[in-house]
Amino acid sequence: MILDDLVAATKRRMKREQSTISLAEMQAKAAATPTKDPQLVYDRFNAPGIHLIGEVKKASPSKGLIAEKFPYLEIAKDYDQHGVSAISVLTEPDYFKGDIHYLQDIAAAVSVPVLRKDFVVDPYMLYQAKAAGASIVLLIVAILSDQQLEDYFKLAHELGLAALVEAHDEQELQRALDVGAKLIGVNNRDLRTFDVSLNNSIKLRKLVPNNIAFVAESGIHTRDDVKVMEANHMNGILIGEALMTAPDKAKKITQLLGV
Ligand SMILES: O=P(O)(O)OC[C@@H](O)[C@@H](O)c1c[nH]c2ccccc12
Repeated sequence: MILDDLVAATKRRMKREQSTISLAEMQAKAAATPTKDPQLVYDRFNAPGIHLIGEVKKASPSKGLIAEKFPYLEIAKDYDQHGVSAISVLTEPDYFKGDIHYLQDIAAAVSVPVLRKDFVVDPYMLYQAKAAGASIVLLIVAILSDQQLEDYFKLAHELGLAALVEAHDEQELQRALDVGAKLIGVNNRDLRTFDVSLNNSIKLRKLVPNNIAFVAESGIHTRDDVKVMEANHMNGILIGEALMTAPDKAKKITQLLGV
């Protein structure tokens, strides 16, 4: 199963990375980076309207290579200047061709909060995220035990990082709610089968109180898709492929948001 492979690869990567920069060193780097207030991120998504998270993603296991040319910093600046509320940056190298340095460069250059999109299975990754200038980390319920979810959620907040807690089904959603998530993402793509259905986030939105911000993730391509998301009370939408493959990103954002 792809998720198991991703988790295994991430654990190996963390072993490698910690042999270059130790946990203690990474903690020191994180401590030397200004601490933000995660509540600002939560407030941003609770403000009226639908908030777009634009994703910077070169490749994915479901689509293969998405962007042959990958001027990641230009793409992020383009997003920043044309109305996104946050920018998601893939930092997973083996399957998504991501890099933590992309995030570091982008966070230094844009005004909106930046999300570390990776398969967090080690607290080291949270210190790394903070040290790189991230404001938000993704926590995927499916790959964490209850204890890990609780620990990483707490640690994220201690570091000034907001957590986007990702669920895919009702059971995972309950675990996200139980940990106290304030920003919940529901992936329309099943990471086990790659099947995409916008109905997944629509169905699960109904189970989450309106004061908890809810982001529909994946498979959103058109203005009509966005209208459906708006009608179903999403606070946010996370869009990767449709933006990455659009030659004119500013125009695509404008079209998607209908502004
Ligand atoms: O490119 P799309 O279909 O617009 O999807 C973006 C984003 O939702 C997707 O990249 C994603 C959602 N959750 C994830 C978890 C890990 C890796 C990737 C993802």
